[in-house]
Amino acid sequence: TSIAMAKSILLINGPNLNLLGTREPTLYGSTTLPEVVASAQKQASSLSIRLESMQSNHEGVLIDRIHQARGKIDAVVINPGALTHTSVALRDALLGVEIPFVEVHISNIHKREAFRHHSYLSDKAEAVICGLGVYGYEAAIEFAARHIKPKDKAQ
Ligand SMILES: O=C(O)[C@@H]1C=C(O)[C@@H](O)[C@H](O)C1
Repeated sequence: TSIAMAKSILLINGPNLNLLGTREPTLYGSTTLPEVVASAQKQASSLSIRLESMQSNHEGVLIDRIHQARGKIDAVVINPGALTHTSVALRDALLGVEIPFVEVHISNIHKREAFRHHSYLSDKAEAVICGLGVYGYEAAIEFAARHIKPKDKAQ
C-alpha cells in the first residue's frame, strides 16, 4: 500500500548531547552522537527519507534552525536535552512553524530528579519516547516516517 509517508525529517539534538558516549554513560550509554546520526541516516535512506541532523548547545541556534525548516521539513525528531525542562521559546518555535515532532529522551526522565519530570514540549508532541537509550532515536524515526504525513506542499 502506498501510504503517504514523511519525506524529510530533521533530527535535532540539544545542549550537551555532543558529549554523548562519554557523558554519564550509565545514564546515556556509550554510543557517540556521530554514531547515532550515522545509523539514523542509514535508517532514513532505507525508508527513502531525507534526514537532516544538527546539534547545538545554544537555544537560539536551535530555534533558528527550526524556523529554517518551515515549509521544507515534514517531521522533526528532537532531543531538546535540558531545554526540555526550561524552554518555552523552543516550544513556541515548534508550534510556530507547524511541523509535527517526536520528542526523544535517552534516559527515563520520570525516574530522575523531579525537575526533569516536566517537559515544555510533551503535550504538543506526536509521541514522546524516553528511557529506551539511543534506540529511542531509531524508534522515533520509524514512527515519524510512518505516522506523520507530508503536508501537500512543494517538497
Ligand atoms: O535523557 C535525555 O536524553 C535528556 C538529556 C539531557 O541532556 C538532560 O538534560 C535531560 O533531562 C534528559
